[in-house]
Amino acid sequence: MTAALLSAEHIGLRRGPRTVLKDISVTLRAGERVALLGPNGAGKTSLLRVLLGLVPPDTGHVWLGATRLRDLPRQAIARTMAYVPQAHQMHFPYRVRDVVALGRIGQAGLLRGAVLPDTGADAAAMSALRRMRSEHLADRAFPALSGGERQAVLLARALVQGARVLVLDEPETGLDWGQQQHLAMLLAELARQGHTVLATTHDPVRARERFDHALLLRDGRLMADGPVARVLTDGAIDALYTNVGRSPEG
Ligand SMILES: Nc1ncnc2c1ncn2[C@@H]1O[C@H](COP(=O)(O)OP(=O)(O)OP(=O)(O)O)[C@@H](O)[C@H]1O
Repeated sequence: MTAALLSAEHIGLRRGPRTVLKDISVTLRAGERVALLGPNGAGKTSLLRVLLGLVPPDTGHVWLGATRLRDLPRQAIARTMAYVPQAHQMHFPYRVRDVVALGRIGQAGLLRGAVLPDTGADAAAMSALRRMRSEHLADRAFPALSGGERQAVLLARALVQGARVLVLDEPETGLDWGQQQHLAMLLAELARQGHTVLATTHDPVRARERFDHALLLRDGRLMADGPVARVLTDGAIDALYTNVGRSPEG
Protein backbone atom coordinates (compact mmCIF):
# COMPACT_ATOMS: atom_id res chain seq x y z
CA MET A 1 0.00 0.00 0.00
CA THR A 2 1.19 3.56 -0.76
CA ALA A 3 2.66 5.49 2.16
CA ALA A 4 0.49 8.01 4.00
CA LEU A 5 0.81 11.53 2.63
CA LEU A 6 -1.42 13.19 5.20
CA SER A 7 -2.79 11.67 8.34
CA ALA A 8 -4.72 12.76 11.39
CA GLU A 9 -4.81 11.01 14.73
CA HIS A 10 -7.54 11.40 17.33
CA ILE A 11 -8.57 14.88 16.25
CA GLY A 12 -10.92 16.71 18.58
CA LEU A 13 -12.17 20.25 18.06
CA ARG A 14 -14.40 22.43 20.22
CA ARG A 15 -16.07 25.66 19.17
CA GLY A 16 -17.56 27.45 22.17
CA PRO A 17 -19.73 24.94 24.00
CA ARG A 18 -19.96 22.61 20.98
CA THR A 19 -17.77 19.63 20.23
CA VAL A 20 -17.41 19.90 16.47
CA LEU A 21 -14.99 17.02 15.82
CA LYS A 22 -14.66 13.92 17.99
CA ASP A 23 -11.69 11.56 17.96
CA ILE A 24 -11.16 11.51 14.21
CA SER A 25 -8.33 9.51 12.67
CA VAL A 26 -7.86 9.40 8.90
CA THR A 27 -5.08 8.63 6.43
CA LEU A 28 -4.80 10.03 2.90
CA ARG A 29 -2.50 8.37 0.37
CA ALA A 30 -0.92 9.49 -2.89
CA GLY A 31 -3.13 9.04 -5.94
CA GLU A 32 -6.39 8.72 -4.01
CA ARG A 33 -9.58 10.68 -4.59
CA VAL A 34 -11.29 10.91 -1.24
CA ALA A 35 -14.87 12.15 -0.80
CA LEU A 36 -15.91 13.61 2.55
CA LEU A 37 -19.65 13.33 3.07
CA GLY A 38 -22.09 14.19 5.83
CA PRO A 39 -25.18 16.24 6.59
CA ASN A 40 -25.05 20.02 6.98
CA GLY A 41 -23.19 20.89 10.15
CA ALA A 42 -21.52 17.46 10.42
CA GLY A 43 -18.07 19.08 10.66
CA LYS A 44 -16.75 18.61 7.11
CA THR A 45 -15.36 22.11 6.62
CA SER A 46 -13.97 22.09 10.16
CA LEU A 47 -12.12 18.85 9.41
CA LEU A 48 -10.72 20.27 6.16
CA ARG A 49 -9.48 23.34 8.01
CA VAL A 50 -7.76 21.21 10.65
CA LEU A 51 -6.14 19.01 7.99
CA LEU A 52 -4.90 22.13 6.17
CA GLY A 53 -3.35 23.47 9.36
CA LEU A 54 -5.63 26.53 9.35
CA VAL A 55 -7.19 25.61 12.70
CA PRO A 56 -5.23 23.87 15.47
CA PRO A 57 -7.15 20.91 16.89
CA ASP A 58 -7.84 20.79 20.64
CA THR A 59 -6.70 17.18 20.78
CA GLY A 60 -4.72 14.95 18.44
CA HIS A 61 -2.24 15.68 15.67
CA VAL A 62 -2.05 16.06 11.92
CA TRP A 63 0.99 14.59 10.16
CA LEU A 64 2.36 15.55 6.78
CA GLY A 65 4.42 12.46 5.95
CA ALA A 66 6.52 11.91 9.07
CA THR A 67 6.37 15.51 10.34
CA ARG A 68 3.75 17.06 12.56
CA LEU A 69 1.93 19.80 10.73
CA ARG A 70 2.24 22.17 13.68
CA ASP A 71 6.06 21.94 13.42
CA LEU A 72 6.11 23.03 9.77
CA PRO A 73 6.31 26.63 8.55
CA ARG A 74 3.30 27.86 6.58
CA GLN A 75 5.34 27.93 3.35
CA ALA A 76 6.27 24.26 3.64
CA ILE A 77 2.61 23.38 4.18
CA ALA A 78 1.62 25.51 1.16
CA ARG A 79 4.09 23.65 -1.04
CA THR A 80 2.38 20.37 -0.19
CA MET A 81 -1.28 21.22 0.27
CA ALA A 82 -3.58 23.59 -1.57
CA TYR A 83 -7.05 24.66 -0.65
CA VAL A 84 -9.36 25.11 -3.63
CA PRO A 85 -12.30 27.12 -2.33
CA GLN A 86 -15.74 27.32 -3.86
CA ALA A 87 -14.93 29.25 -7.00
CA HIS A 88 -16.79 32.53 -6.69
CA GLN A 89 -14.81 34.62 -4.28
CA MET A 90 -12.65 36.89 -6.46
CA HIS A 91 -14.15 40.08 -7.82
CA PHE A 92 -11.14 42.08 -9.05
CA PRO A 93 -10.73 41.43 -12.80
CA TYR A 94 -7.34 39.68 -12.71
CA ARG A 95 -6.41 37.81 -15.86
CA VAL A 96 -6.55 34.06 -15.50
CA ARG A 97 -2.79 33.62 -16.11
CA ASP A 98 -2.06 36.05 -13.24
CA VAL A 99 -4.48 34.28 -10.89
CA VAL A 100 -2.65 31.01 -11.63
CA ALA A 101 0.80 32.64 -11.31
CA LEU A 102 -0.17 33.77 -7.81
CA GLY A 103 0.38 30.15 -6.79
CA ARG A 104 4.11 30.97 -6.90
CA ILE A 105 3.80 33.50 -4.11
CA GLY A 106 3.87 30.79 -1.46
CA GLN A 107 7.28 29.66 -2.68
CA ALA A 108 10.55 30.56 -1.04
CA GLY A 109 11.50 34.21 -1.03
CA LEU A 110 8.35 35.48 -2.64
CA LEU A 111 6.28 36.10 0.45
CA ARG A 112 8.34 39.09 1.57
CA GLY A 113 7.12 42.20 -0.16
CA ALA A 114 6.69 40.80 -3.65
CA VAL A 115 3.33 41.50 -5.17
CA LEU A 116 3.65 39.70 -8.41
CA PRO A 117 5.58 36.56 -8.98
CA ASP A 118 8.98 35.98 -10.52
CA THR A 119 9.89 35.70 -14.17
CA GLY A 120 9.23 31.95 -14.40
CA ALA A 121 5.76 32.35 -13.00
CA ASP A 122 4.00 33.01 -16.28
CA ALA A 123 5.55 29.94 -17.93
CA ALA A 124 4.60 27.86 -14.88
CA ALA A 125 1.07 29.26 -15.03
CA MET A 126 0.69 28.40 -18.71
CA SER A 127 2.03 24.90 -18.15
CA ALA A 128 -0.45 24.32 -15.31
CA LEU A 129 -3.31 25.72 -17.39
CA ARG A 130 -2.37 23.25 -20.15
CA ARG A 131 -2.47 20.39 -17.64
CA MET A 132 -5.97 21.52 -16.69
CA ARG A 133 -6.91 21.84 -20.39
CA SER A 134 -7.63 25.52 -19.86
CA GLU A 135 -4.86 27.38 -21.70
CA HIS A 136 -7.50 28.98 -23.94
CA LEU A 137 -8.71 30.91 -20.85
CA ALA A 138 -5.31 32.48 -20.08
CA ASP A 139 -6.14 36.04 -21.09
CA ARG A 140 -9.74 36.12 -19.90
CA ALA A 141 -10.79 38.00 -16.75
CA PHE A 142 -11.20 35.51 -13.91
CA PRO A 143 -14.54 36.84 -12.58
CA ALA A 144 -16.08 36.51 -16.05
CA LEU A 145 -15.52 32.72 -16.16
CA SER A 146 -18.16 30.10 -15.54
CA GLY A 147 -18.06 28.17 -12.26
CA GLY A 148 -16.49 25.11 -13.91
CA GLU A 149 -13.85 27.17 -15.69
CA ARG A 150 -12.97 28.84 -12.40
CA GLN A 151 -12.54 25.47 -10.67
CA ALA A 152 -10.14 24.37 -13.41
CA VAL A 153 -8.18 27.63 -13.05
CA LEU A 154 -7.98 27.29 -9.26
CA LEU A 155 -6.74 23.71 -9.70
CA ALA A 156 -4.06 25.06 -12.06
CA ARG A 157 -3.05 27.57 -9.37
CA ALA A 158 -2.76 24.70 -6.87
CA LEU A 159 -0.44 22.91 -9.33
CA VAL A 160 1.75 26.02 -9.64
CA GLN A 161 1.92 26.05 -5.86
CA GLY A 162 3.44 22.57 -6.16
CA ALA A 163 0.78 21.02 -3.97
CA ARG A 164 0.44 17.24 -3.90
CA VAL A 165 -2.67 17.31 -1.73
CA LEU A 166 -5.63 19.21 -3.21
CA VAL A 167 -8.42 20.02 -0.79
CA LEU A 168 -11.71 21.13 -2.33
CA ASP A 169 -14.79 22.34 -0.48
CA GLU A 170 -17.97 21.39 -2.37
CA PRO A 171 -16.34 21.79 -5.79
CA GLU A 172 -19.49 20.76 -7.67
CA THR A 173 -21.72 23.47 -6.21
CA GLY A 174 -23.27 25.52 -9.01
CA LEU A 175 -21.77 23.43 -11.82
CA ASP A 176 -24.02 22.01 -14.51
CA TRP A 177 -23.75 18.34 -15.45
CA GLY A 178 -21.23 18.94 -18.25
CA GLN A 179 -18.97 21.01 -16.03
CA GLN A 180 -19.22 18.40 -13.27
CA GLN A 181 -18.12 15.74 -15.76
CA HIS A 182 -15.19 17.92 -16.83
CA LEU A 183 -14.16 18.51 -13.20
CA ALA A 184 -14.39 14.77 -12.48
CA MET A 185 -12.12 14.09 -15.47
CA LEU A 186 -9.56 16.65 -14.23
CA LEU A 187 -9.58 15.19 -10.71
CA ALA A 188 -9.13 11.68 -12.10
CA GLU A 189 -6.17 12.89 -14.16
CA LEU A 190 -4.60 14.59 -11.15
CA ALA A 191 -4.99 11.41 -9.09
CA ARG A 192 -3.35 9.38 -11.87
CA GLN A 193 -0.43 11.82 -11.71
CA GLY A 194 -0.05 11.00 -8.00
CA HIS A 195 -1.96 13.88 -6.43
CA THR A 196 -4.27 13.25 -3.51
CA VAL A 197 -7.69 14.82 -3.88
CA LEU A 198 -9.88 15.40 -0.84
CA ALA A 199 -13.27 16.95 -1.56
CA THR A 200 -16.49 17.50 0.33
CA THR A 201 -19.64 16.64 -1.57
CA HIS A 202 -23.36 16.42 -0.96
CA ASP A 203 -23.88 13.83 -3.70
CA PRO A 204 -23.23 10.27 -2.48
CA VAL A 205 -24.46 8.68 -5.69
CA ARG A 206 -22.01 10.57 -7.89
CA ALA A 207 -19.29 10.16 -5.24
CA ARG A 208 -19.52 6.39 -5.86
CA GLU A 209 -18.56 6.99 -9.49
CA ARG A 210 -16.05 9.79 -9.11
CA PHE A 211 -14.04 8.95 -5.98
CA ASP A 212 -11.98 6.00 -4.77
CA HIS A 213 -12.47 6.38 -1.06
CA ALA A 214 -15.15 7.87 1.19
CA LEU A 215 -15.19 9.33 4.69
CA LEU A 216 -18.62 9.62 6.31
CA LEU A 217 -18.97 12.23 9.03
CA ARG A 218 -21.97 12.76 11.24
CA ASP A 219 -22.24 14.94 14.36
CA GLY A 220 -18.47 15.34 14.31
CA ARG A 221 -17.79 11.60 14.35
CA LEU A 222 -16.28 9.48 11.60
CA MET A 223 -18.94 6.86 10.86
CA ALA A 224 -17.12 5.07 8.03
CA ASP A 225 -13.82 5.20 6.14
CA GLY A 226 -13.04 2.96 3.19
CA PRO A 227 -13.39 2.27 -0.55
CA VAL A 228 -16.54 3.84 -2.03
CA ALA A 229 -18.02 0.48 -3.03
CA ARG A 230 -17.87 -0.72 0.57
CA VAL A 231 -18.75 2.53 2.37
CA LEU A 232 -21.34 4.19 0.14
CA THR A 233 -24.04 1.55 0.26
CA ASP A 234 -27.69 2.61 0.03
CA GLY A 235 -28.17 1.65 3.68
CA ALA A 236 -25.16 3.66 4.85
CA ILE A 237 -26.31 6.70 2.88
CA ASP A 238 -29.80 6.49 4.39
CA ALA A 239 -28.36 6.14 7.88
CA LEU A 240 -25.99 9.08 7.33
CA TYR A 241 -28.73 11.54 6.40
CA THR A 242 -31.66 10.29 8.52
CA ASN A 243 -32.63 11.76 11.91
CA VAL A 244 -29.71 14.16 11.86
CA GLY A 245 -29.09 16.12 15.05
CA ARG A 246 -30.79 13.61 17.37
CA SER A 247 -27.63 12.11 18.76
CA PRO A 248 -26.60 13.41 22.19
CA GLU A 249 -24.21 16.36 22.32
CA GLY A 250 -20.78 15.24 23.41
N1 LIG B 1 -16.20 29.30 14.53
C1 LIG B 1 -17.24 28.61 14.95
N2 LIG B 1 -17.90 28.95 16.08
C2 LIG B 1 -18.96 28.24 16.54
N3 LIG B 1 -19.42 27.13 15.92
C3 LIG B 1 -18.80 26.73 14.80
C4 LIG B 1 -17.68 27.44 14.25
N4 LIG B 1 -17.27 26.80 13.13
C5 LIG B 1 -18.10 25.75 12.97
N5 LIG B 1 -19.01 25.72 13.97
C6 LIG B 1 -20.08 24.72 14.14
O1 LIG B 1 -19.50 23.46 13.93
C7 LIG B 1 -20.41 22.59 13.28
C8 LIG B 1 -19.75 22.02 12.03
O2 LIG B 1 -19.60 23.08 11.06
P1 LIG B 1 -18.95 22.80 9.63
O3 LIG B 1 -19.01 24.07 8.88
O4 LIG B 1 -17.64 22.15 9.84
O5 LIG B 1 -19.99 21.74 9.04
P2 LIG B 1 -20.15 21.21 7.56
O6 LIG B 1 -20.30 19.72 7.66
O7 LIG B 1 -19.06 21.72 6.70
O8 LIG B 1 -21.55 21.86 7.16
P3 LIG B 1 -22.17 22.29 5.71
O9 LIG B 1 -22.42 21.02 4.97
O10 LIG B 1 -23.45 22.95 6.13
O11 LIG B 1 -21.21 23.23 5.07
C9 LIG B 1 -21.65 23.42 12.99
O12 LIG B 1 -22.60 23.15 14.00
C10 LIG B 1 -21.16 24.83 13.09
O13 LIG B 1 -22.19 25.69 13.51
